Amino acid sequence: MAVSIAHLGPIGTNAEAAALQYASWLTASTGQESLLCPYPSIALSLRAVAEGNADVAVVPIENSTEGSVPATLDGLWRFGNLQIQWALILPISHALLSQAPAIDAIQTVYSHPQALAQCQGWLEKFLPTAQLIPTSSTTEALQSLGEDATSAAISSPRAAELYNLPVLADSINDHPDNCTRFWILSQQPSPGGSHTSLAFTVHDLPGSLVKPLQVFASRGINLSHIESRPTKRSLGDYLFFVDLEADARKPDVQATLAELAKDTETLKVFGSYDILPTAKS
Ligand SMILES: O=C(O)C(=O)C[C@]1(C(=O)O)C=C[C@@H](O)C=C1
Repeated sequence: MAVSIAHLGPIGTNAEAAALQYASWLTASTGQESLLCPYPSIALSLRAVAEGNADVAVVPIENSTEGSVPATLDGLWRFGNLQIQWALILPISHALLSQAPAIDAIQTVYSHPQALAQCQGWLEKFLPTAQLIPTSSTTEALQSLGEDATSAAISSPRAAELYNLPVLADSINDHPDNCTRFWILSQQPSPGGSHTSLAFTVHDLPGSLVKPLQVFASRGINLSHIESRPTKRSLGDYLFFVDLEADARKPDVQATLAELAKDTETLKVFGSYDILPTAKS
């Protein structure tokens, strides 16, 4: 049976591009066919897998310009039963799609908040008075862009082809090396690999964050990322997401995680995984 892959829709999103890369890798390496399933939000793609309605979710976790994607971090913590199978890094190129005759005719620009932020400098320079309207994905507004000659959307060149829309300006992202890291998640145990991701809360006491960090330092485990998110229990109460350059299948890493469990209030380990080789790498 085909593997169902949940991703942020509608068709043409960057998340769908990442899901397509994963699907072709899956077919090439295991012979498995897949079925792409677009969802209206990142949270709903995660929920689909957490509740068993899809096999796998492909979700953005971090962008090189804008940093972490909060919906992914929050969903991962909330559902608690999702494990990371792979990471996948995609270059992200944004274009301005519109039926407008020229850029100066545009009064409104639609896109996902992450994409608007990744093009902030370009928008300030070329469309300083345009109204910026956040949408649930880079392709949500494309269907209704139609013949409107005063609106535009920031989306990918691939989406321009899929929706048959003209590209008024391309490569409008402020940083040419703009890229996004995606995670491929499922309810299956993670396969193991060179990266481990986890999150924890600590008791509200002085120095309570030092102890967990000391556990990694004393065992020589390198942290590649740390991020805090509100627990949503009360103001000023945080949980901490940490990426380690280590494989939790190794006994010394297992011992570190056991020690960490003692120095934290709640600890969730999302698994160990490698970076999926993509078409260009
Ligand atoms: O809207 C899309 O196309 C998405 O896939 C979402 C998303 C994100 O949330 O980070 C993915 C990659 C880009 O960084 C911009 C938007």
